[in-house]
Amino acid sequence: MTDEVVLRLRGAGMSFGERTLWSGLDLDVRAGEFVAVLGPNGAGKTTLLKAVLGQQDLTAGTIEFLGQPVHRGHRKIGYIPQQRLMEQGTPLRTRDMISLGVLGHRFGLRRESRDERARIDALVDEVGATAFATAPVASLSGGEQQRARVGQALAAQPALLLCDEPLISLDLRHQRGVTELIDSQRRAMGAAVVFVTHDVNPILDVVDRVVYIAGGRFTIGTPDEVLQSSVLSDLYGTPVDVIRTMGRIVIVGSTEGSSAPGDHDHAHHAEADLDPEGPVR
Ligand SMILES: Nc1ncnc2c1ncn2[C@@H]1O[C@H](COP(=O)(O)OP(=O)(O)OP(=O)(O)O)[C@@H](O)[C@H]1O
Repeated sequence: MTDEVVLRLRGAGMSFGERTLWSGLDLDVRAGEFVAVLGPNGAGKTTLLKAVLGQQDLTAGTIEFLGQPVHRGHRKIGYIPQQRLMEQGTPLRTRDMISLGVLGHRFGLRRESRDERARIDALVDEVGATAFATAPVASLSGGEQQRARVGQALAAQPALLLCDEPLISLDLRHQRGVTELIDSQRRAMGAAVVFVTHDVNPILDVVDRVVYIAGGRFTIGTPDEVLQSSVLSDLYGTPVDVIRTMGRIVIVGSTEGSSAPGDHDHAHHAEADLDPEGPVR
């Protein structure tokens, strides 16, 4: 990590009508820093990424990327969107998807240079897509499509990498692989990473700081500072237990009928003991 501030939020706020997702958010993300954004469904994590991407205007405050106000379509901001499957029939092949990241608007206009070809091949390999490099992306499984998307986002060598639940639908081996890939990108290139996730466990070893958003409020600090029963109970305004077991962190509402954190639709995390916000009651 260096002292260079890649992303700077000052007094940032986002409200929809009466509802405030977050307000008064001050955050500097430095080159090479890995920041996880945690919180229950609907807390405003994706909206935070959209604000940084210039796709959603703040209702208060400012966001700067490399000292300039953010705007849409910045080439040096990489984005791995929340998973959505590509429509069947879309002919784009896996390797093309990654080439798009390397070549940008030059894609299809000229042949790849030798360096570019080597870089694209290396990325195809690194995301474990060699076996399906020439297959249409739309024909791949959800996890395979996700890996192609990660390759595309890394290809542009972004100064800031925004990841929205990039590990969803990946098996454990590929969760680890993608995490290592993102981690090595920030170490080698000094990319700043903002990583939205429901489960901090797969990235615990690489996270520098956590922004935990819940109920219109947030708290920021190292994982050890934030992921504590007292801190999260305070944030949620109701008792929450942070349990550390076998190297994993599990966050649970600790009282019968508690409104947090399992109250927020975590149906996909039915295995409560594997769920950082699972409804163990
Ligand atoms: N443009 C908009 N207009 C009105 N409400 C919006 C808009 N965008 C988002 N919201 C609302 O803001 C809330 C936060 O949405 P967001 O997608 O940021 O949550 P999240 O923390 O990413 O949740 P999840 O974990 O479920 O992905 C949601 O209730 C959503 O309906």
